[in-house]
Order: sequence, then structure tokens, then C-alpha cells
Amino acid sequence: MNADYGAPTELAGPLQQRRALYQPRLPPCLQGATVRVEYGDATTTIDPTGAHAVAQAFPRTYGQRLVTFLAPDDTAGAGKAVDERPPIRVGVVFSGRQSPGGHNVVWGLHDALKAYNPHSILYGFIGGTEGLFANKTLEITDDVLASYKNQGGFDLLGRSIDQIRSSKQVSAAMTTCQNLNLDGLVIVGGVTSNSDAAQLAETLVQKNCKTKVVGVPVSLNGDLKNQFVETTVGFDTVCKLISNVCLDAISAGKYYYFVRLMGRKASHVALECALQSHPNMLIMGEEVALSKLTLMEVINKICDGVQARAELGKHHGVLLIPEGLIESIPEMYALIQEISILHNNNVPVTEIPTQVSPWAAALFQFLPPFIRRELLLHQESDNSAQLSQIDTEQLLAHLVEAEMIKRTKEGRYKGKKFSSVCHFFGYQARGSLPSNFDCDYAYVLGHISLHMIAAGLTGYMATVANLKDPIHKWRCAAAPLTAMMSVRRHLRGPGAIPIGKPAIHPSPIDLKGKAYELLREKASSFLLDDFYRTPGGIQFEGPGSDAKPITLTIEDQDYMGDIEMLKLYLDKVKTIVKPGCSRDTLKAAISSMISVTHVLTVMSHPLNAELPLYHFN
Ligand SMILES: O=P(O)(O)OC[C@H]1O[C@](O)(CO)[C@@H](O)[C@@H]1O
Repeated sequence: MNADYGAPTELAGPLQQRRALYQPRLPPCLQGATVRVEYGDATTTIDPTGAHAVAQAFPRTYGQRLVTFLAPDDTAGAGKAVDERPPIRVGVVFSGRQSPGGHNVVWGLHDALKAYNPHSILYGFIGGTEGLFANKTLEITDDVLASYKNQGGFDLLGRSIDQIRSSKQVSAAMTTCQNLNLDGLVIVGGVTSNSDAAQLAETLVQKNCKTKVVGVPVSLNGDLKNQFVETTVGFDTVCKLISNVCLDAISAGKYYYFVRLMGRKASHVALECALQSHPNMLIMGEEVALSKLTLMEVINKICDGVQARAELGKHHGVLLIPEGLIESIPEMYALIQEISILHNNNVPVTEIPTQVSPWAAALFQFLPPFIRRELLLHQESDNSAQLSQIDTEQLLAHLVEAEMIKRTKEGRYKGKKFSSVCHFFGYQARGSLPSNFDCDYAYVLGHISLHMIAAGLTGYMATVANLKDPIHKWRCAAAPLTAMMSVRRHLRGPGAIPIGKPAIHPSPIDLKGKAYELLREKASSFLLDDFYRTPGGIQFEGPGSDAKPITLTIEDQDYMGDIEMLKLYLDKVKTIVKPGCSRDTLKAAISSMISVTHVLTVMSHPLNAELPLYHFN
């Protein structure tokens, strides 16, 4: 690494300089130097059938209680003088991929730490996890932060790989924590980094290392989403960057733009971009996987759209796909799996095409040379294919063109020649200046991280609920990482179901959710009407500057609110459901409760114990 980490960016342009002056907002509970920590229910995990495996893998950190941070009151010792609050030593590492807003996590953490006790120290690990293993630090100060406030990228500290997993890596991380005498380590990243954070926390507890490990949900993919996490830092920013191509397409009326967006296992970015900008088509990985569409079925679906538009005299359009689409197509997934196994068996890349099964070899040969080369690239740290390097949009454009030529020859298509231009809006979106929402959210999460460490929490993630509401209504909390874990089962061999390692997995699009329903309602209008919408790139001031992701604002995320509602509901039910009440009254009461019992199970909420009282047979 030869980058000059933490150096002032003196050549900053006027917009960067102006953005550096933006002061992120804080909810009332974080406006003082301390908070009141309220402990809630003990947790199990979001995957009830995997709970046992998670409990076994995390014997010391499983089942911890939910925590909420509130504004201090007089009785909580909020008035403690600074000298009664010992200085805290914290390290922060960018583990996951860069995502707009990451710098503000460090800034928020720093401000909270200094407010807690000015003698506290914050170390940033230079070069991400590798810097953590090698104890390469930069002390974070006001001066260091000055030119990174509200800026994109992770260049304040840099990053390397999202992995703190092997025993060598875990032990190197622990040695660094001990050498720096850290009270806390903040790990910034997505599903992979936070799964590793949980493992590190467990190991440090088992080895009596005092360092508390906390995770912060930062990932542009938006796939770290569950009962506790409403969205991740960076997602809002990257979804506002595609509308310009729609206007370009309609202006000249001659190109189909095939746009690939980031989003590996889940299509959240593509769905949000579609709701923001109303492109003509969106092919989501989750839909393709559910319907088990083959590659040629996907191509025919696109061609049918092109043909329907041509009948209206339209020869342009915009099609969005997530980078993970390629893996959602069943035969492509099977091919990628075969390649992956050969990679794991250290088969030289040049020999892989000859060692796959005959049907996979035939599919491989059918694909254009550029895709063949990309499919053979070395794998990611989680053994998946390097999806960002596979030009799926070009593969689709190439096959759509061939199919349209075929349809023309057969007299089925009478429109103008199909013409495409391909884009991958990945990396440039990832490096964008963060939106106001991401600046605020990240800064708040940084503050929460400090309060988690001060409260002695380990193996937790900083969370904020009610994000769709104004900031003064945001609820600041911490949830155990193990509560977000699930266990994947893989069926291999006759009847065998080996159980995978517990981990936090990416959440796919909910095909029963409101955001998807909205898309389905609009799909045919999007396809034919060219009702393009321009969110206008990112707005920092004026109309649109406080806009939040549409998928965040329309989904009902308030699970904690559900619990409160359920408590009220149960009280009401108790008054109606009396011995001797009618069968119908009892049935109605039970069916209304069923939808919320899942939430209760996740949290092993005491109300669970009351549910059997109402069981009906
Ligand atoms: O920077 P890299 O290593 O090419 O990573 C690309 C990957 O990172 C992400 O941007 C974030 O996880 C993915 O969407 C993408 O596949």
C-alpha cells in the first residue's frame, strides 16, 4: 500500500468542500455524552430450526438481550462528571467493500468517544483487515477527519479483504487488540464482515480478552436486512444514480441500454433503482430463481418486451439487471458450482473447461468467449464467483440481438434493427458522495457503537429503527449478531443434509412484500409507457434532499412497534376471550395473532409463554 492514508485532500472540489460542512443530525437520545441503556428480551435467532446449531457455535455470546439506548434521565447517573467516565480505547476497521457513508461511521464514533471522555483514543486500521492483523494504525483526530467528513470512498483508511476468519487471522486480530489494549473494536461491513465479527467476539470472550467487538451495517448491496436492521449505509446513495440513461434513451430513440447494477445474492439495488427511475424492464434474480427460468427463457422474455415496444413504434428502452442474475439462472448456477468445486480442488484454470461434466462443457462452449474467461476467474473470499467481473449485461445483449435477428428472418419481428449499449453502474456508484440520509445514518451508527462499547456489549450490531421517520423519532439500539444468524442446509448425496456454518446471510427480495407488489402493479406501464422518473442524482439541498429509499419507506419494518401493539392486543384479547366464549371469537383471536408470533419466536419474548393459552383444538 502506498496511499497516503488520512492525508488532507487539498485538491477537493467546491462540492466536496461544501459537503464537508454538512453536520449530520442526531436523535435526541444521542445528543448528550452518555445514554441510558435499557435491556430488553433475551434473543434466540431468526432461524428457529437453526437455533441449536447457533447456540452450540456461540456458547458465550448466544441468547444475549436486546438493548435500547435512551436519553439519560437523572437517576441513570447522566450527570456523572467526565472524570468519572474512564477514557476508552477503540479500534475501527473497514472490513467490507467500500460503501458511501463509511467515513461518517468513523466520524460519529470519534465524536461520541471524545464527548464521552476527551482522553479516549480512536485508532483506525490502515488497509482494512490486513492492517488489523499487522497492527498498522492511524490515530483518528479532528484534523485527520476534516477532509473526509461526508465524503465517499473508504480512502481515509483503505480496505483489503472482508475476512477475519481463519484461526491465524482471528489470533492476529486478538494480538492487535491486546497490544493496543483496546476496550472495543468496531467492524464496518456487510453480511460477511458481521458474521466474522460475531466469531471474533465469541473467541475473545472465550480467551478472556477484554476487547468488545461490535459490527456496523455498511453495505451498498442493502442485503443485510432483517428484524433488527432496516437498511445498510450506502444503499440509499447508490440507488439514485441511473435515471440519466432513461432520458438519454428516449431522446434519440435508437438504443436499448442494458444496465447491470451491484447486488450479488439479492436484487435490492436493482429493485430500488427501478422504483426510483421507472426503467422499461427489470429482471430480478429472485424471480428468475423462483420460476427456474433458463437463460433462453430470460432472453425470450426480454425479446417479447422489445417486440411489444416496437409495435408501438418504440426502438429504445432501459433494462436493469443485478450482477447476481447470472447465478440465479439454474443451468448457469450449476455450471458456476462445477467450476467452483474444481477451483477448490486446485485444478489449473486452463484445465477446468475439460474437467466439467459433459452438459456443463456444452453450455460453456455455447457462451461467448468473454463470458467463458470471466467465469473462470478466481473466487471471492466466500468461494462465490466474482460476479462484479462477469459482464452479464453483455451476454444478455448479445443473445437478445441474435434472437431478434432470428425473429426478423422468420418474419415474426418487423421493427427496426435492435441496437444495444451496455453499462455496469457498479464502482462509480460505490464511490459517490453519500446522500444526506447515508451521512446521518452512518454518523448515528458511529455514536451507537461507542455507547455499545461503553456498556460492555460484545457480539452486537449497532441498529436504528424507524428510519423512515424523521430523525428525532429514530430508535437507537443494539442487537446480538447471533440473533441474525441462520443455518443453511445443503442436500448432497442420497438423503444427506449437511448443515452449514451459522452465519448472517444476505436477505433476498421479499416476493410477498409491498415493494415487489408495487413493482408488479407498474410493470406493464413501465414496459410500454416510458414513464421515466428523474430523482435527479443525489440532491443535497432543497427538494429531494431528504428522500429515503422507496423500499424502506413502503415496507412495514417496525417489528419492535409490532411487539408493543401485540402487548396491547393481548390485553384486549384477554378481556374478550373468556371461558365459554364462542368458537368463532377464539378462532379470530388466534388467526390475528399468528402473523406476529414469528416476531415473538425470534425474540423469545415472554409473551410467547402466553400464546398456548389461546390455542384452540
Ligand atoms: O471491489 P471488488 O472486490 O471488485 O468487489 C465487488 C463486489 O463488492 C460489492 O460491490 C459489494 O459487496 C459487490 O456488489 C461486488 O460484487
